Amino acid sequence: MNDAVRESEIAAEQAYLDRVYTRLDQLRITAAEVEREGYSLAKVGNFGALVERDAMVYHAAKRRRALESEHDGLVFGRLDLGPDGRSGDGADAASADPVVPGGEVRYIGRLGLRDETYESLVVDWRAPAAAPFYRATPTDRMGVVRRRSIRSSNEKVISIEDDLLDPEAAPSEMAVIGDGALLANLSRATGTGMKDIVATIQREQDDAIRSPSLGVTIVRGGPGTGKTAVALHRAAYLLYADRNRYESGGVLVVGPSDVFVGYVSRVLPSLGEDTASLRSLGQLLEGVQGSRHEPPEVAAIKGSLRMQRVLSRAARGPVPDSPDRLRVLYRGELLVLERPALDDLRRTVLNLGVRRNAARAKAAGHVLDALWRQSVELLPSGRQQKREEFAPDIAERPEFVAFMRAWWPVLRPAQVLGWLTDRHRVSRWANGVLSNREIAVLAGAIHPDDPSVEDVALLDELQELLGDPPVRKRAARDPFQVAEGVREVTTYSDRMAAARAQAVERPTDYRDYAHIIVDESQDVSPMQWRMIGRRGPNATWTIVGDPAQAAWGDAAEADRAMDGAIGSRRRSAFTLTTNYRNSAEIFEVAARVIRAAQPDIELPTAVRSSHQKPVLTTVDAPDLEAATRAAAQTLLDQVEGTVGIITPTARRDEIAKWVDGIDERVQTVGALDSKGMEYDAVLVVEPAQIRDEAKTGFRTLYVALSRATQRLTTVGTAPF
Ligand SMILES: Nc1ncnc2c1ncn2[C@@H]1O[C@H](COP(=O)(O)OP(=O)(O)OP(=O)(O)O)[C@@H](O)[C@H]1O
Repeated sequence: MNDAVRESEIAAEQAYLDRVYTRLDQLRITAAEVEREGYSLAKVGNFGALVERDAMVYHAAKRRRALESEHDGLVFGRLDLGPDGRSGDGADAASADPVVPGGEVRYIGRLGLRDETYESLVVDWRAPAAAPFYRATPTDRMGVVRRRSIRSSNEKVISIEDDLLDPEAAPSEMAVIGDGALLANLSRATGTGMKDIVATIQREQDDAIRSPSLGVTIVRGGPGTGKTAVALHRAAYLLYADRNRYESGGVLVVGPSDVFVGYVSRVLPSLGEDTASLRSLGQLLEGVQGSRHEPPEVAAIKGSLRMQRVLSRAARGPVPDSPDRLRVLYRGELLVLERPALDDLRRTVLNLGVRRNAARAKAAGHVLDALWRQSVELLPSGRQQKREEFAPDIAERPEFVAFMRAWWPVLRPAQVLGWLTDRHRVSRWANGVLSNREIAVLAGAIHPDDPSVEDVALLDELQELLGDPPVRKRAARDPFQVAEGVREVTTYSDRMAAARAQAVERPTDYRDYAHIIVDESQDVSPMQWRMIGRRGPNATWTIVGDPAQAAWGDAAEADRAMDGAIGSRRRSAFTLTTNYRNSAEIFEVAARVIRAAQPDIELPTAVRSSHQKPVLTTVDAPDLEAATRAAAQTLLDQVEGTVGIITPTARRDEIAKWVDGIDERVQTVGALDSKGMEYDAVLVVEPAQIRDEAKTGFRTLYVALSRATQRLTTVGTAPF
């Protein structure tokens, strides 16, 4: 392909892009005008006009934000369709001359745009008319003759890459440029965050992204097969395909760690979606932040379904050190409730099915009942009172109020978790559930002021068991009050922000998402499945993972818990088979580790060769620190992008100090936190230790070794 042809094709696409950007500017101006017009409607003052104004301002502002955020790389694809691929009504055909006689040209982009005469300029990538861009293959062409990927930056076309799907239908003047878009895209360096793959989604990925939203979509695939990318693009697709349902109900994306959430957090905004909630497993419970991981033995206990029994007993038990008797002097008689009677009352109240914190008034009522019955037995009939008179009299006494506060206080989840620091209590609650060793380990691993990721699921379970205390109803919120406080709303942008916040506002502990996407699902422990399940009693689901990367030891127990969370909804399963991340040389090293444990495992195919062999080194223990620093420096010199240093989980902080300040392109993570991450170069420190850290350590090592796109080095004091 000569350069002149390439240049002239680029120039033609540039001319089209110029039209698109001119139109985009016009639309942005119009959207801003509509917002302003909406504001002026407020002056009319009647209620209907105000509602109309809100809707107008909200939609116009949303459209304007989309138009602004989708600016770069707005158009990334073009389809040249033959006569058999034309849409019947031509609604999606661009007003560009077809190269294929009788055919149609269609441009694909991050959002849909039409020109003044309502002709299509760009088709939204999620629209059915864009599907052939992702799904057409030489054997199933879907009417596509040539598929073109257009790469641009700052409104300038940089390169184009073509796939010719139907050579016979291509007229002789049709130019075909490049080696295909995918490989060109994969060879580029990684930035600090994940890129969206919207321009090069592959067919098997597209099947999962566009699968119907009903029920549960399960996506499996080995390292680097694009599971995370698929999960995020699916969130964007669902919001497009059924915006009413998913924007109002909400889409929750759950990832394994804070590092991971930081890594992928730009993808959805880059796709024009900022309404999905992205949370790590340590961030799911409002007001709690769990960042550190427990050592494997503790994680195995805290994640097990058996904790449900232990916590339920704790949450129903007597408050430690609470009074074990109530004494009230009434009309000269001493009324006394001893421990056994109080325990009976507590059980009776909890058996009513009301949660503990919501049952305080009921509990007080039962205690008063019991006291009153005693008074009736003890006092001569002339001095007895009716229940209605007796109760208020006693209920207001300071000793009764003080007793209730101590005997039935409002309990916070962290407080009840804190009770588990006492081994004797844990022995009682875990009797017949945990072994003696497990009891000792658990009691030694409770630090309520510094919750771990694993603790968050326990706190959430306790929150569910204890419930919220009854609250007084808050006055309805004034929609024109700005979120942070009582500020008079005067400016146009204040009004816009208020209207927008109202339209998508959800309580911070929202628990009824319309769709939940779980990434790295193989690592979700049973207790974490329960926590996630509570956020979507009516949700549809997308569950993405790779069993071969699982750190959770008891797969059957985790499956049971997952079944409990998603219920009996219909499931459809997809498998991804190509590893787009690793070079073939790097994946070979990772594959060797997993095959040693699971010889029959089916692994994805790595499509790219970097011709760079991984460097695997063994050093003496005293030299490890210097060798780590030297290897990190070499990798920094070799790649332009990020360098990940992956350590045994327990040694992360120690090893991070060795390379402190070396370069801001370096990120040091414990092996468990490397899940889902990707770096241009990876240095795995002490691989044998990562493998031996836990029963499932070989899987964690497999994860660590499959994080690099270009270079992999290992340094350790033992071979692996
Ligand atoms: N169709 C595609 N076009 C371009 N890049 C792709 C495509 N699919 C995946 N990739 C890239 O491959 C890399 C791996 O993708 P991703 O992280 O989603 O894989 P994964 O299956 O979640 O991996 P793991 O299980 O190892 O965490 C990412 O850099 C992603 O951008």
